[in-house]
Amino acid sequence: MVRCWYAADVTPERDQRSELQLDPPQPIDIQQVGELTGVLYWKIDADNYKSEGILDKIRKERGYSYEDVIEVSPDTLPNYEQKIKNFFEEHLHTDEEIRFALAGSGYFDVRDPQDRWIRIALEKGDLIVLPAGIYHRFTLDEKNYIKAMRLFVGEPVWTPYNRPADDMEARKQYVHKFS
Ligand SMILES: CSCCC(=O)C(=O)O
Ligand SMILES: [Fe+2]
Repeated sequence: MVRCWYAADVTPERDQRSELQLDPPQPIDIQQVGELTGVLYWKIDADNYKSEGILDKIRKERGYSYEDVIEVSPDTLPNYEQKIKNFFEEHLHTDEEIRFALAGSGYFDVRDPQDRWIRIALEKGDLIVLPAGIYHRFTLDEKNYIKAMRLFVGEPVWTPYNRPADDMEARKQYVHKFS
């Protein structure tokens, strides 16, 4: 199962790529994360997802018509350093952010209703959907590599709106559902 926990703050001694566990650690299951934040989660066979059928079913049910693959590593991602910085600035989108890990791993951090960070350790075979309007951020972990499928409804819009973006319609609608 995908591991999730409440995350400590980044400090000069504790890099964003470390686990950022609290002391004592405060784990939470993905199901509870979903209830608190609206994040959706599926486990998929990343080596056989075409024949397995789960991804196709999700795609049809949720209208995901677009897909591409992003490989986050210094050699494969143009403008790597800047993108790594941008991914980790707290932000929201006006649409869902859908990521399916094909290889490697990384951390998605999402805010809970009390504005605490929950860290979701995405690994090969994990598919998550972050709802429109949720404040979140992404970082690689210490292994420094992820390859992920990005899905979207229609033409993709990746624009991040950095916090504060509380007056945005997507944010207001999100807060109305989860607070
Ligand atoms: C796991 S995919 C890399 C991160 C990303 O695409 C994003 O944060 O938008
Ligand atoms: Fe994002």
